[in-house]
Order: sequence, then structure tokens, then C-alpha cells
Amino acid sequence: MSTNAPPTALKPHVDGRPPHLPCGPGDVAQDVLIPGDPDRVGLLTDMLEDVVDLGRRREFAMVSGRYKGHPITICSSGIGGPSTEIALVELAMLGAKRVVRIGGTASLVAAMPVGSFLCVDEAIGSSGAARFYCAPDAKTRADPELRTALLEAAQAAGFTARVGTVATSDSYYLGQDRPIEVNGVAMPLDGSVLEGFRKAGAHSVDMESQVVLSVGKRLGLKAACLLGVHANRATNEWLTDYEATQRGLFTIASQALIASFSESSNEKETEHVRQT
Ligand SMILES: O=P(O)(O)O[C@H]1O[C@H](CO)[C@@H](O)[C@H]1O
Ligand SMILES: O=c1cc[nH]c(=O)[nH]1
Repeated sequence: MSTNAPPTALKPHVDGRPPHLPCGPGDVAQDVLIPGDPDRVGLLTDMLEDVVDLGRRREFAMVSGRYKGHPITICSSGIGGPSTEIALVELAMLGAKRVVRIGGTASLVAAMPVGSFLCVDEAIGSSGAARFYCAPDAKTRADPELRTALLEAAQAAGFTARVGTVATSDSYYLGQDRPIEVNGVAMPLDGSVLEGFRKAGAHSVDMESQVVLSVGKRLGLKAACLLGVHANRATNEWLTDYEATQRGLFTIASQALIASFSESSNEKETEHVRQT
């Protein structure tokens, strides 16, 4: 029996189930991993134990389970700002507290080869969705504790990783200086978009990180982004088989969530012992 008010235009939830994500109250762990591609949720499911497949609606595929006993939900965001904003808001309404985007990126520097990892310190860019959550000139930074935990987890597991800045673009083709040729006609390109991102300090480009960090911050979540280098725009390399990189993203992010979770719990425990 329905215990809630009927859905309205302002709050189209039914019994606490949001209008977009395929889940409801009690389904979402406090710690959530957010890949872009819904197919990657299926790819990563065998790395969890006690899996509950929550299903898929539009670009949002979801599972909840445990990694080394620690509860984790994986929820895809789809490509770009609008669907990422929806995922973040509905996850937060259902109890998510810490979110890590685990996605692909194109590096802008030769020294970040395909298959390596970027622990995002700051996201810059021009995302339209992010603008509703933070001032255009606001710094959009990752939660420092989570970002440090990501780097430490990557290094401990022997992955090549660095800390840096990502620029988020709302466009994959012209908004990332990619050539388009339609009916034999090439669109003019001058390379100014990526050059602008490089001048602003970006090490790579993606399409969601600025949204994850700005929406997450505004909602009071601890948010971070760990990106796998799928392409290198300085050397024109492209990662054809990205499964190992995606599994690396899952392992590093899950380890970091566990390590930083126990660190805060230990601190609380120590605090409690000191007070008693
Ligand atoms: O691999 P994901 O997480 O989808 O991220 C990158 O790949 C997509 C573009 O192909 C965009 O979503 C971009 O941010
Ligand atoms: O080239 C790329 C690769 C991943 N993500 C992007 O946004 N661009």
C-alpha cells in the first residue's frame, strides 16, 4: 500500500522512489561509485559480493553490494551534466554521503599516458549544470581527504597516478576540438578550446567532473573524481581495451573509500576513548 502522497510536478517521487534512478529508500549505500557508462556497472558487478541488482532506467544502471565487506552502490551517470546532476541529487535524497566519479578522460599532456589515472584536485570548465550549484568563478575542489586517499590507494596498488586539474566540457566534438566531417565538408577547427583549458591549468578533459564536485559540495556530500586516461590529446593515443583501466578505477576508489572510512571511524573512536 502506498504510504506517501501522490507524485506532484514539484516532487514526482512515489513512496520515496525518485523519478529517474531505479531504486528507493534503503537501496543506496552511503558510499557510491559513479561511472559514466551504464554498461560499466555490469562490468564491475563481479567485483562486489552480496550484489543486489537494482535495475536500469534510461542511462542509470545501479547495483548495491559489498567490497571487502564494505557497502558500496554503483550508479552510472550517463554522459554530461544534466543526467549527472539528476543522479547526484537523487542519490543524496536516498542517503548517499560520499561519491566518487570513476570515469574516462582525455589527457592534455604527453606525460599522462593512456591507462594511467588522474586523482582530481580541482574541476574547471563551462558546464551548464554546474552553474546552478556554484558561482562561475568558484573553485570546484574535490574533498581533500578522499582525494588523498585515492592517490594513496592508487600508489599502494602500483598504478601510475597523479593529482591534477580536469576541465569539464558540455561537448565531445567541437567542445573538445575534435574534427567533424559531414558529407565531405569539414568544420573549421582552430584548437582554441583545448588550448584555453591548458592555459587555465587543466591536465585533462571530461564531461562530468565539474558537475559531480559542484553539485556534491552544494548538497553536503564528500565528492571526488578518479579518472582513467582513455585518450591522450597531446600524443593522439586512444585506449582501445579499457577493461583493465575500469577495473583499476573500481579497485582504487573502493580501497580509498574503505581506508578513509576507517580513518574517520578510528579518529572518532580515539576521540571517544579520550573523552571517557
Ligand atoms: O567514461 P565516462 O565516465 O563516460 O567519461 C567520458 O566518456 C564520455 C565520452 O565518451 C564522457 O562521459 C566523458 O566524460
Ligand atoms: O576524449 C575523451 C575521452 C574521454 N572523455 C572525454 O570527454 N573525452
